[in-house]
Amino acid sequence: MATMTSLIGLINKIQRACTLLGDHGGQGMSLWEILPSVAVVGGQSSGKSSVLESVVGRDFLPRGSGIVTRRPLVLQLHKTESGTEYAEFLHAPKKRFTDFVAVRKEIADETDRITGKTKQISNIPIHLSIYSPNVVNLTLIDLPGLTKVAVEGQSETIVEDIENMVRTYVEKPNCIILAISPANQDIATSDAIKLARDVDPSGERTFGVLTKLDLMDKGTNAVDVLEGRAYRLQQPWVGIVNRSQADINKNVDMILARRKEREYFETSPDYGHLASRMGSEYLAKLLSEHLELVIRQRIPSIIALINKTIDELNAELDRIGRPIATDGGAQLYMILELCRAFDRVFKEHLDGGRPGGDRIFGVFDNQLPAALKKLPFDRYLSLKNVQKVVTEADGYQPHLIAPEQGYRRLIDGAISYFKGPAEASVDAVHYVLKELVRKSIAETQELKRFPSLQTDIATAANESLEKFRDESRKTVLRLVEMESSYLTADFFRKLNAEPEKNLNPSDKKKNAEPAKNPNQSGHTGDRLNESYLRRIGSNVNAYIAMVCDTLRNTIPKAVVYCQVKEARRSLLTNFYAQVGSREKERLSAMLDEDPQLMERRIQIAKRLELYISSRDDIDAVCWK
Ligand SMILES: Nc1nc2c(ncn2[C@@H]2O[C@H](COP(=O)(O)OP(=O)(O)OP(=O)(O)O)[C@@H](O)[C@H]2O)c(=O)[nH]1
Repeated sequence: MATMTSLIGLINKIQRACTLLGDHGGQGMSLWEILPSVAVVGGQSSGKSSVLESVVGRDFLPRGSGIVTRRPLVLQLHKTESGTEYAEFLHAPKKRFTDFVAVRKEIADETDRITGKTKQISNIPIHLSIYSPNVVNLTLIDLPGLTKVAVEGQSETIVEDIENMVRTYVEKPNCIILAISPANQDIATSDAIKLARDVDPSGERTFGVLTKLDLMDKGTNAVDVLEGRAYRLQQPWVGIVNRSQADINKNVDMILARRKEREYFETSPDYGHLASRMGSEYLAKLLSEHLELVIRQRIPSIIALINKTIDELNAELDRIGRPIATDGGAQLYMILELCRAFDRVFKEHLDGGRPGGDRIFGVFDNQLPAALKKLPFDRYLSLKNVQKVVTEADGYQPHLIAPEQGYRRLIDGAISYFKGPAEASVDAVHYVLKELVRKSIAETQELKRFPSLQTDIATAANESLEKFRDESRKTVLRLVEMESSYLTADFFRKLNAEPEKNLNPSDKKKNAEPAKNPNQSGHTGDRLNESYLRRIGSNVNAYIAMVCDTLRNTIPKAVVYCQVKEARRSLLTNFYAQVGSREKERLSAMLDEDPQLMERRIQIAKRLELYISSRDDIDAVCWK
């Protein structure tokens, strides 16, 4: 018996937890749906409230005309050894009601709180626990009475709405139906029996209760019904005699009413032989025992559902991420871990494994050579410009042997053209890296839930990339300037040794006439002759081509060294240093999540907690 008692207590506990989580059926296969329960159904004035109060041994249900019960009332009865009776509502857990008049008022008020005063109905249950030495352990759900017509002020659909709500309860295969019918009415027309027959045709989970036996016409009795001949159910019928309206008006108390009911059956000529199986006290015991039995049978399937749900919830938590730690150290650790996860993805992009790094090679292999090829050296080294630069370089005194200053100016001028493609390579690689940062953030699974941290990492990484870009730009410009600062003398020595080598055939023909050493002064009268200028232009051009080859090779080296290697090595180094010195509040802010996701996680965590503790409770009870 001890186990039995704890079984109902266990289900009560799980039911209360379900309501706290907002689980009261209608959402598919929930825990609530699978828990065994006893639902009280009956037509209006069939005596539902009277039966419930009689089972409890207390007046506590709201009375009045029309539809009084407008929300399901989950009534959990807990037998105590001794002491005063009291009631507690789940919606007001701190308050103990010892005055049952106040309980009645609270049920009415709480009904109105959800439904308004509009007499609407709601399927959100009110949970009431009653602790008393005069009850048996039992959970009953009181449902609105089935009606046939809507009264003044109620919506047209109320009749249908009530039936639908009652149906959602009694349809569950784990619901025990307490079908209340008045004896002074033909059983075939009973609303309760009609509904029960619909959802439980074999009658295996329906308990028939016949009220108002004392109000039957003289000379008639309900023995046919009570002995199961009029309407066959697999569970026994129970006859009840509640207080009449007159008794209620006279404030006949429940204990006295129970005694009178017992006397009625014991002394009744019609029902005397059934007396031990009649009355509200017997009904309470019968239901309690049956409920225990059903719970015991259902435990394996409840555990199976709980286990399945725990697995599903865990899988979902894994998907959306586990809850975040609250202490600063753990948060810092988490932030650094997330940064590292990002860094790993970023490196995969650079090193291969993920696409994108190859675009950097593309800059060096296509963009840079193409830009170098487009440099306007043809125009710069045109005869006219060569003449202009050389003449300007000579100043008031024309050069005597070779135009040394002119060469230097021409070469300097040409080299400065390389700055453009050098800087463009730096920028192109910068944009590739920036894009890789963006992609890597989007692809870092672990970061998905932290939009604030994503922004922080993007900002920090881009700041670093800017810095690398500045450094890289300085370096490549320096490479170009270095080419100007010291020319390769060897190149010109070789040129002097092989004077004709760099001339193209057409130049040779034109130059055939003067036949002097073309590197020597080409003054004819007061102007430089054409072949002499052409010669200078072509020499400079050859030198520039050599510089161009060098830079085509060295610019990529500088860019990779300053930007790519640096990004790979220390993209977030500054960020780590900043984060390390941040206050706890700022760390929490960095781990701000999408609020919807957070809400969802809280919901899952609560549900998980309920399911795990329910499983523990069931285990504890079953092993006792
Ligand atoms: N004499 C007698 N009167 C009863 C019996 N059962 C209920 N009544 C009376 O019938 C009336 C309706 O009873 P309730 O218990 O309020 O019936 P209900 O089904 O809860 O009614 P609603 O909540 O209005 O749907 C009350 O006046 C009760 O006193 C009974 O067994 N004998």
